[in-house]
Amino acid sequence: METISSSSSISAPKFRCFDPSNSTPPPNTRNHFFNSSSSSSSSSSSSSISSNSQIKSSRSSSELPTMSQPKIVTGEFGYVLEDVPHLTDYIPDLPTYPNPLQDNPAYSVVKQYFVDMDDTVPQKIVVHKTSPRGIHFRRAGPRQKVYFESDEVHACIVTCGGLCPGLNTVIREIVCGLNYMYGVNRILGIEGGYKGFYARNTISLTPKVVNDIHKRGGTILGTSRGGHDTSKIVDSIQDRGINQVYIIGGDGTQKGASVIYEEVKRRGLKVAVAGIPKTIDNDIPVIDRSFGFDTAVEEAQRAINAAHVEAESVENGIGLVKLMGRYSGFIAMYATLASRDVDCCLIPESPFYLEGPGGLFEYLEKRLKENGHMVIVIAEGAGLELLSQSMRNMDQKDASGNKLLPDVGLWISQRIKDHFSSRNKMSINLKYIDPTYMIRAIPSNASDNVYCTLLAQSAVHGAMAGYTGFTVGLVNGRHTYIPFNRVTERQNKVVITDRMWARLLSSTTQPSFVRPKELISKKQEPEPPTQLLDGENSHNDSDTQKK
Ligand SMILES: Nc1ncnc2c1ncn2[C@@H]1O[C@H](COP(=O)(O)OP(=O)(O)O)[C@@H](O)[C@H]1O
Ligand SMILES: O=P(O)(O)OC[C@H]1O[C@](O)(COP(=O)(O)O)[C@@H](O)[C@@H]1O
Ligand SMILES: [Mg+2]
Repeated sequence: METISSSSSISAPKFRCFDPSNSTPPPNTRNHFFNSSSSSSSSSSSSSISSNSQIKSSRSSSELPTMSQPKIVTGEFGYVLEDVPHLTDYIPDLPTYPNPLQDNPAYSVVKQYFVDMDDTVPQKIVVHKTSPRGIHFRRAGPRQKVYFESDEVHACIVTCGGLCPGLNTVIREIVCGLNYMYGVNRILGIEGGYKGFYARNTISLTPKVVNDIHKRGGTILGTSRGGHDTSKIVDSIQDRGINQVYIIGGDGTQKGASVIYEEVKRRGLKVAVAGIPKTIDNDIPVIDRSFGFDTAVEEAQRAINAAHVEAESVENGIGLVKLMGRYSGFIAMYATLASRDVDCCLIPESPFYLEGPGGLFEYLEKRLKENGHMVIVIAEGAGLELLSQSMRNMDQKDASGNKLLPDVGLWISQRIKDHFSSRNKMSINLKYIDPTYMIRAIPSNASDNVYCTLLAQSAVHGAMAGYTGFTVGLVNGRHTYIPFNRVTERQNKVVITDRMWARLLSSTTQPSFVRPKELISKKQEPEPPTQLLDGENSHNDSDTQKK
């Protein structure tokens, strides 16, 4: 491959991205931002906003907002910035203030306090020399100007959805970040998830209150599913005079945050809405990984080790471990790859079958004959299509609309036992371990703790700089601000045609469960294109769209 010389056709971009918290817009930037809410309502609200009084506008839920158009900025050589909204998009002439960080003694050693206004992060970093520059996200970090004075800020934090290691660390670091970096003193914890805005108590959060919480699992604020009434939530934000909302939660929560942002904007409120993505399943797209995932994979090792010890201690021992992962088998895949003791990993993305050549039972028999014991890891959402054939009432949902899954671990244990006992095939000794909630309820490990800190600080810097309607996230190792629509439009999934899944298959030696018929028709397909430009692990299958 040729090296790119200075005379190559790829050259440095000749445009600048408009960053409202750092400068005025450059003349040659094409900004395709369409504000769907009427400009008249925006401008009518701006005068009262700049005098720092929040407008009590219409609260009828029948007037709930329509979603804004994405804010896209294009540049040379196919450069695209998927930008995040800013308060000035709908409240012009907001006053700005110097960032108090520059007077912070801890930061005096830093050469460059602020993120360069042009800094953006590419979504895809493996490119050919002729590739377009592609999609970018705004780099997270402190800005020169902020849109809130320290004593003006009244922030709140809420945690929603299932538990995940690191929730308390994120809460702690938002509180400490706001207080230590920006001198903010008024921070409310909303208890019990979204419905806590209108149905539960709040607690006042200070660095002292949160000092030790990162050492505990769970969330000190409590959490819930369901109960997202956008109007009531925004009423509560307005009534309490809250102007920064930090929302920690998974895919469902980020959808909720997105509609809260739209309603806040429709009412013309100077309220920054920031999301921090939480999911132990790692099912949020675009970002490198979600916080708590690393901890979950590490903790899963203990269960897999136990299953291995149990299995190898008896004749024809089978250790079966169920791990979380409703629609995405990342925990199971990484825990398997890390362990090396696992003989078979079953995930939702890779359908399998039990009977016949190439099926699971045939493999189990072979493995037990070869080795005398084996370990199986199964993700909770694996084999759903098989389960639904043998179980009725698979349509139950939780309060948030997520499918309630039957226990696949129990089901498959029974099927394996039945198989080996039929016609006295082989006497086996199966031990089923379900560590799912134990893995979810622990505090985050060291690496997740650092990650949580950076996510929390990114969110704080973004809100202080006036950005809103964004989720923070690590993209190719850099912290970024990502528009809500990008993290809610699809789910992150294991791509079983990627090399990672092949690595797993070669480490476990399990069959791919592709039936011979399918193999033949696959072989006849033309060579697939390089994955260079489509390497996202995201799917948008209609059957995985739950709401
Ligand atoms: N499409 C949606 N619109 C608005 N709120 C939603 C949506 N989906 C989920 N929520 C709310 O987000 C919260 C958490 O959602 P849930 O799916 O339980 O967990 P997670 O955020 O971890 O995926 C719940 O309070 C739920 O009501
Ligand atoms: O029993 P609960 O709390 O409803 O949680 C079960 C679900 O929570 C998860 O751990 C995470 O899901 P969310 O990210 O949607 O909260 C899933 O893997 C699991 O199916
Ligand atoms: Mg979810």
